[in-house]
Amino acid sequence: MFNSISNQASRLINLTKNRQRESKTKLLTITSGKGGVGKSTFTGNIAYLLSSRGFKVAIVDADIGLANMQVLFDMKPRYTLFDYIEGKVTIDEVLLQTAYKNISLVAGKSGYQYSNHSNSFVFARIVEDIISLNEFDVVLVDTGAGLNEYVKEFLAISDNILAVTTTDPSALTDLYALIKMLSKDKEQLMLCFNHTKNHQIGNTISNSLINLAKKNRLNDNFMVKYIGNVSTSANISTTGRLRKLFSFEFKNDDSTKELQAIIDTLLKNIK
Ligand SMILES: Nc1ncnc2c1ncn2[C@@H]1O[C@H](COP(=O)(O)OP(=O)(O)OP(=O)(O)O)[C@@H](O)[C@H]1O
Repeated sequence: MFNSISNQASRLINLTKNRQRESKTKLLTITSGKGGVGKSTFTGNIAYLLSSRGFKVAIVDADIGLANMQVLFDMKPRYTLFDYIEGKVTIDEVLLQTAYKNISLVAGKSGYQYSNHSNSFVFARIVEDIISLNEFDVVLVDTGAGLNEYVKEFLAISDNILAVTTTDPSALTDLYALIKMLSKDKEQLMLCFNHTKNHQIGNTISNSLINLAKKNRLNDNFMVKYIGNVSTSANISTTGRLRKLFSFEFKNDDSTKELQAIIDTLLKNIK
């Protein structure tokens, strides 16, 4: 899977795994094959719901397509992930306190030219550095959509990967490409559906993907674990537009309850 990443990045993968064993901080990487499926909305709201359960959370916005997290948290970041990677600021300076208690954000930057810098820097190093602080309970990494080398870097260092998808055929095709890649050297992928009417639909589609993986003889030891769905909700799109978190504004909304159920399962599965 990661043949193409540098030796430097491979060393980082091992180092990050050791750090995770030593630190209280759990790493969860949230990804999607296709763009626009709700990955950033999930990341921001999972962060809030975890913080409301008493966890201290850091979010790393590793999306260089559209760095949405600062919009969702209504922030104008002074520094971004890339200022840290380029050595301009310290880890404390790049971890920005959000308006929500116990949530810090490392902001991303839209349109960063990864390929111009990919030989000089290992971007995922920031995750290892946050884990080493031993200050947060959870680090959530929001990767960009797709499977480019930059996204692969952040997937490579994580044993806890959550994919967000819709039931749209193109989203499912991209998801299967992700499953195929991860099955080579990961143990599991957690999967949740956005914009689906009920839990059963997600379950049925997950089972079809698992059967397809079996038919295509993907690694038997790799598990796809369906952990829940969120329905389409006007409250989600409205709060997103207003730069607010739906789970904070609408604590008793069905979609908040659906996301709470996802977090219950997530916490049981996270390593
Ligand atoms: N369940 C939902 N119901 C209604 N609107 C939603 C839902 N989930 C997400 N949205 C809206 O869909 C839009 C896209 O969501 P979001 O930005 O989270 O997607 P993304 O996968 O992170 O996109 P990108 O690939 O651009 O980073 C946003 O306007 C968001 O408010």
